[in-house]
Formats: sequence, structure tokens, C-alpha cells
Amino acid sequence: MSQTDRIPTIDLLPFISINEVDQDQNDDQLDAKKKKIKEVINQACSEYGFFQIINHGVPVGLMSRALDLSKKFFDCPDDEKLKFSPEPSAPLPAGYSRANPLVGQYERLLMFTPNSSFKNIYPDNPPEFREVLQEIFSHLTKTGSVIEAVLNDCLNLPQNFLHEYNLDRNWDFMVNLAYQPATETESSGLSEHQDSNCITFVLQDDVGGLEVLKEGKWIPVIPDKSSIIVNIGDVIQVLTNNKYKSATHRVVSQMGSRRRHSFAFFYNLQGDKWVEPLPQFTIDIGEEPKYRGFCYKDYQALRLRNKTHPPSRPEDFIDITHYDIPN
Ligand SMILES: O=C(O)CCC(=O)C(=O)O
Ligand SMILES: [Fe+2]
Repeated sequence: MSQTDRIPTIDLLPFISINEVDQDQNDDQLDAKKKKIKEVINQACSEYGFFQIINHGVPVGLMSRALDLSKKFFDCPDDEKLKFSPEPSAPLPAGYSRANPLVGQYERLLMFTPNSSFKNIYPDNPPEFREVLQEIFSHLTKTGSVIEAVLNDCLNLPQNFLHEYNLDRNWDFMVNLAYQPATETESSGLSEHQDSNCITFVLQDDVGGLEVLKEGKWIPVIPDKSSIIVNIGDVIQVLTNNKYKSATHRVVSQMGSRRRHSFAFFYNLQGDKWVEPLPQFTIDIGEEPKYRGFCYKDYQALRLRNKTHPPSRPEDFIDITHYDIPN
């Protein structure tokens, strides 16, 4: 596989904790390492919005455990899993559901941060699943704030700008997915899309199938049990007026393979937040805004509707182009 057929792998250790980094290195060496990492991230985000991280601070054993428990949960009979179906009135459906076949061939379990003001519905089988889900959620929240701070730096935004813009962690959610292997007629695990949120983190088992669009080619993201995949979402694309790209990705299921399991953690945005291109990427540099502003929860609701009431024609699915300002 050539360099262009891969997404970059970033060793995040220099950003995790100064104490964990080799004590021999001085500040200059550490700064040089961070600078190099930021250059790679800046390039990946400017071109296609995808990279993967190692030494991210999430215990690899915990990631494997979560994927093993996911297999056990989705192996349960349907009537068992359906006991954890979402409440019909929930604005975002926590709990177990099956995708509409127009969207993809998967089952999913959605949860919010453990103390969220949104209601969580956890399965009680396997018994230790709930605790592991909560633990991994809290680790990924920390990873989210580390990557957010790195992006803030890469974008030369004022110190802590993204952190202060995106303070409320109540809207973050995690989806545990189980994809059916392909059949004679159906290989779409999850159709091509961009995520609506700020930054997404994905753990996948060894089955494979996640692909990212890079320079016009679909690149498979090779499973690696110690890596977490990071992709930029629409909110960052809009704030930066397209400087950073919301990654286009999909899941393609293989015939005869096993069911694929993954976790996607959505580092999200509080619903009442206003999203529009920032002055640093428009007026300050003489560029016209490429999007009209919107209230985040309105966009999230439209995107959810794509899943619950999918239009029959692919071109009728709502995405961020809904807010495009034609030039
Ligand atoms: O399962 C995966 O690897 C990706 C999931 C994803 O892209 C999503 O849920 O938005
Ligand atoms: Fe996605």
C-alpha cells in the first residue's frame, strides 16, 4: 500500500501528559515533536478530515473488552435486545434499534454521557457491559478535549477558543454498532456520509470495512486494536469555512465475513449553539462565508430525520450543503 493509500497515524503521547513522556527530552524536543504532529494533523484535516491516533490514553485492554462485550450483547435474541428500545418521544434515541435498510445494514445501541440530562437506556446483559460503556465514554470525552485543543492550535485560534465555544458535554453520545455481513444483494453497511458533529472517534474490531474518501479514492481503514480513528465533522468544517474538511466515509460489508462491531463516539455540540463560519476564516482574510448560520439542534434534528424517515432518493438526504451560500 502506498503512502497515499493510508491515513496518517499520530502518536499522541506528547499531548497526553508531560509525565509520561521520556524524562530525558527537554522542552525544545517536546515542542519540536508537537509541531511535527500538528503539521501532519493540519494537512490531514485540510485535505480529507481523517487520521488515527495511538498512545491516546484510552487503555487498549478496555477497548478490546468493550468490543468483546458488544459481541455478547448483539448475540442476544432480538426480543431480549428490543427490551432496551428507545422511548418514542426522545429527541435522540438512547437504547437499542435497527437501522432502516435505506440507511444501512446494522443494529445499534446509543448512549449519552452517564450523567446526561437526556435519558440513557442501558442493557443489563452482559452484566458488566454498562460499567465498561461508561468507562470508555469517560476516556473518550478526555480524548475529545485533547484533540479539540490540538485543532485549536493547528487553526491558530485564540487560546481555548474551541473549548469555551463547546463547554457543555451533555450532548456527546456514543453508538455501539453491529453490521451484518453482506448478502448477494446488499453490501452497504453504512452509506457514504459526513458526521454532523464536531469530532468523531471510532474503535473497530478486526473485521474491517470502514473506508474514507481521500483524493477521490476510497481508502480502507485497516483495523488495529490499539488505534482510534478520528474524523472531523460538519461543525468544524462550517466554523473554518471549509479550511478543515468534514470526512466523507462509509462502511462496506464483505460477503462471508463475520458481523462487524464498532464504537463511534460523537464529541458533539450543545444544541442551542449557533454555528457559522468564524471571522478568522472569512472577513479577516477577505473570504466570503460559504454557509449561512444555523442553530445546531435544528441541523441535528434534520440529520436524525434522515435516519428515522429516510427519503427514497439518495439526493434528498439532508447534509451540510443544506446551509450552503451559493457563490
Ligand atoms: O462503524 C464505523 O466504523 C463508523 C460509524 C460511522 O461512521 C457513524 O456512525 O457515523
Ligand atoms: Fe460517520
